[in-house]
Amino acid sequence: MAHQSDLIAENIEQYLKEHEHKEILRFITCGSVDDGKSTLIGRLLYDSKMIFEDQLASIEKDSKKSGTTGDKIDLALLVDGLASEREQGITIDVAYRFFSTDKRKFIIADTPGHEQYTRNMATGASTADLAIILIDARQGVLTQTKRHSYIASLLGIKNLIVAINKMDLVDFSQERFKEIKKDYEEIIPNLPGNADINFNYIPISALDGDNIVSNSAKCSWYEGLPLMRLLDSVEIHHDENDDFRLPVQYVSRPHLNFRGFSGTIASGKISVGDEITVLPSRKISVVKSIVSNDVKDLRPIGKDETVETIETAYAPMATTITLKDEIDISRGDMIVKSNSIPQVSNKLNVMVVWMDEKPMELNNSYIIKRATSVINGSFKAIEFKKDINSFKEIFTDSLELNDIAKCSLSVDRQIAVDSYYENRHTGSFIIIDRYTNSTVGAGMIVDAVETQGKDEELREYTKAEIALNQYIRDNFPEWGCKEIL
Ligand SMILES: Nc1nc2c(ncn2[C@@H]2O[C@H](COP(=O)(O)OP(=O)(O)OP(=O)(O)O)[C@@H](O)[C@H]2O)c(=O)[nH]1
Repeated sequence: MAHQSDLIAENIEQYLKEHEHKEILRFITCGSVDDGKSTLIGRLLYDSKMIFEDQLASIEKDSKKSGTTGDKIDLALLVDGLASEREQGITIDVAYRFFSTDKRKFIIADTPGHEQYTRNMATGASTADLAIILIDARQGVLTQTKRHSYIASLLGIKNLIVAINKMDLVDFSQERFKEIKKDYEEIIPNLPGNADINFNYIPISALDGDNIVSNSAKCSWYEGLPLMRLLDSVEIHHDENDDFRLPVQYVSRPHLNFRGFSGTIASGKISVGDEITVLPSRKISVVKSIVSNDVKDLRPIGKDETVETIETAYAPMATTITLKDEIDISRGDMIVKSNSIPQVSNKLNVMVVWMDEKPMELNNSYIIKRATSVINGSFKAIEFKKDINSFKEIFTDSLELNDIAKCSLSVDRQIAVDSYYENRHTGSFIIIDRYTNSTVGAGMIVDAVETQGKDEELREYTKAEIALNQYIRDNFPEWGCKEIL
């Protein structure tokens, strides 16, 4: 790879150390067909010198052969490798690409494919800090621009860079730039949560590299930062949620003297001695220890000296905690701190992005996977479906591929509920078809409808079922069987 820093040759250890501590910014690029998405990604990789020299030589040769970019290198060839993989039948929904500058490391979620664009984009955007919305300067704001901007803002992306590309084809006209910016500003009031979004507009030529690394002389009227410096400096809105949430992934019982609850901390921090509440049962206890090593490695007759403990654990650590009291906890439960208990409900208002050819049907039973909970659920009503081109709310009773709608969802057991806008990890879920086992949709929790204690829709268990449940819990605690009432 071309040298990106002299330090690599001079002092590799120092370089690695600096690199390790750089902040990471994740972003997606969105654009209609031919807006220049691949060229822009290629340009960012090229200008940040993240291209192997033999790769460069090969695309220089191919550029001359294909001749689509005159004597310039066709940087789109760098990322179009994906297309051939797709032709071979390898499904790649989202490819992640990396580059770095002196300040930050970047991960680009490259979301190819047009028919399934919403699906791919939703997948890439759900972890993104920023979206680059590409607009072809000749075409201006298109319906796709609105769709992409809507999805990006719906998914809670707080930084949108509107990159007006191919400025070389409109003579770097300030008038044209202003016109497109004005058209774009007109759609902003329709974007969810727009008051919290930071918008930046930048005129670029991905092909020639204008306003990418440095300000272009051809565009002296532009006073903002070039793209690379904007990416380096925009504020990253970290998940600022301090509420402790530990979705329990499994109950760890390596031997009789140890019972811990393992999972990846979704948000907040926890310390030994903190009072916790388990949801949905609302049982209370106190953290006895936090284990940092892999508890599966504990010796069979182990005692606590084999366990490495720490005082405090933070998101996004994978951890195991033990509690002072013997309480019933199983996979899918949520451990929270008693001073920040979320709502518990089995009825939720949600936004859904439907991703399947087969339409979503009301009252059909789907598998809902949220954090570590896997539960049955059905949609009871569609409040509205959003027409992303006109931003109008449409009334309907089924959802088609790529539809985005607000729905009410009932699940067959109570869960701890955080809104997606408060907690991206615990507030999002996927919808799985129980027969094909494929993911048919993604959802974001808007809010919960409180169902006071016992779930109205929970079925009544027979005495035999309760006895069987008791027997399993008494004799096979390692199965983590849930108590039924
Ligand atoms: N003149 C000019 N042409 C550009 C610019 N950026 C991209 N192009 C050209 O526009 C065409 C489409 O670019 P791509 O990068 O393949 O566009 P894309 O958005 O990735 O297209 P899809 O892969 O079909 O989604 C190519 O011929 C590029 O060379 C630019 O800034 N100026």
